[in-house]
Amino acid sequence: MEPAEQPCGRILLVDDESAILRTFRYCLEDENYQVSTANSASKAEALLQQHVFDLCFLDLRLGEDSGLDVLAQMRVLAPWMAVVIVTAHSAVDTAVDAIQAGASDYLVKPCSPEQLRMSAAKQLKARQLVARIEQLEGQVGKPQEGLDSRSPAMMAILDTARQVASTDANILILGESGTGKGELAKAMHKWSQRGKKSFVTINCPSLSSELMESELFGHTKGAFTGASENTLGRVSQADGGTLFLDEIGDFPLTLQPKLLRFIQDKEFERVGDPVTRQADVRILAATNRSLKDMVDDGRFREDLLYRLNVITLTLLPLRERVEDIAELAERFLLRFVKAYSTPARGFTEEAMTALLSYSWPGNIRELRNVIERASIICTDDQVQVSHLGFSGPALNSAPRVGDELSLDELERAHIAAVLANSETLDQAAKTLGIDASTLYRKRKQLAL
Ligand SMILES: Nc1ncnc2c1ncn2[C@@H]1O[C@H](COP(=O)(O)OP(=O)(O)OP(=O)(O)O)[C@@H](O)[C@H]1O
Repeated sequence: MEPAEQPCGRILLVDDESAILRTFRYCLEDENYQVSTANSASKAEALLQQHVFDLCFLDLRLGEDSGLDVLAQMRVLAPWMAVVIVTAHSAVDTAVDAIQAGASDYLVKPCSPEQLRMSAAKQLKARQLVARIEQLEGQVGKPQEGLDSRSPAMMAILDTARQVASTDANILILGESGTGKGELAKAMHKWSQRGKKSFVTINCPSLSSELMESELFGHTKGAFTGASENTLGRVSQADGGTLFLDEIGDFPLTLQPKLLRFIQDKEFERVGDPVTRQADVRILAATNRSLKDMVDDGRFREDLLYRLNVITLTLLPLRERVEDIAELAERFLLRFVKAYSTPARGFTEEAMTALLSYSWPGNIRELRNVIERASIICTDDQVQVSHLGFSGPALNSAPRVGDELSLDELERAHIAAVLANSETLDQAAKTLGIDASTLYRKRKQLAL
């Protein structure tokens, strides 16, 4: 049996005439929208406190209450929600005032079911476009290639990932930096039944405990200095979809009980607001650290770890899936020569051997960076070894502490690996514990 089609928008109807509420509701539910109704301003307010809506149809004449006041209240309680005013022909002037006060559009009563459906579709489409733009902005520089592999071990991991994607189990994705944990999380969201809903990422290391709480759960205007308006929070944005907690090892210890409660009970409060809310969110988390060790050191809660890793998927480092290097390199080359309009079309045999024999401490991210650079500097149709930016012993195997190496060689290899793993020079300098100008000088000195 085909699964029932998921509703693609949550709509609030506010009108004091119950016959209108009923007709509008039937009409919109036929289109698979999730509809709630309120016949007074106070009921609408209560619903807005409890749920997240994408769109509201608001009658401006609401018994005692002024529709414009209700609209103003809605802008405060749910600034993300589109509001379409429903008005009598004689009151179109007030509808125009309402648009100036933040409503998105108006419908003149009596309106046909078709007009209502078209209006809902138009508003929700606009919201989807905004969400899509935000999603794409978050993905700038990220590839969209599918996930596949020729390595049997990696194929088995991807098979399990596909299988468990359709369950609602929380998944912990482990793997060295740059192995594609974020890419796998996105793919698992797409493979799941939530695939058409939002995929929301929260990057744990970038936020303090206070900011993380408001980023996750939202806050009300005035909840803290600088909170200039109500915000929805990532958990509500991900309602019905997936929340990806990247670098969960850096999730603030003090906030872990609140995350645990949300995972267990699906309940949370916005900062500055005692109302308990609910959101239906599937959690994926990733880390390159050992959470088990962190639990032993008291830096991560054991109960949270158990909740997060209902299923654990561990991605292989690139050096353990050498079968994939050639195809990934070719895909990256194709993408970057297109983007930079440069002539390279393939690799010389020597260059391909070099790619295959390198140990890739920065994994797929490093490979991507190396090929991007090569695609820019190669003025021929074949990428040569010299374009790869490798030199000397780094080609063979990654040096390890304790190997027969000079300090200079070890330093060079370490800096090269950190650079390959970092998005920016500043980030690399921070990891290395030196300032960016020193790193810049060392790169030149070491010909990196
Ligand atoms: N299968 C793949 N095909 C193409 N590009 C990929 C693939 N896997 C990863 N990448 C690219 O490699 C880079 C690193 O991937 P991603 O951020 O998912 O890794 P990660 O393991 O989450 O890294 P970190 O632990 O540092 O956050 C990104 O640019 C990503 O787009």
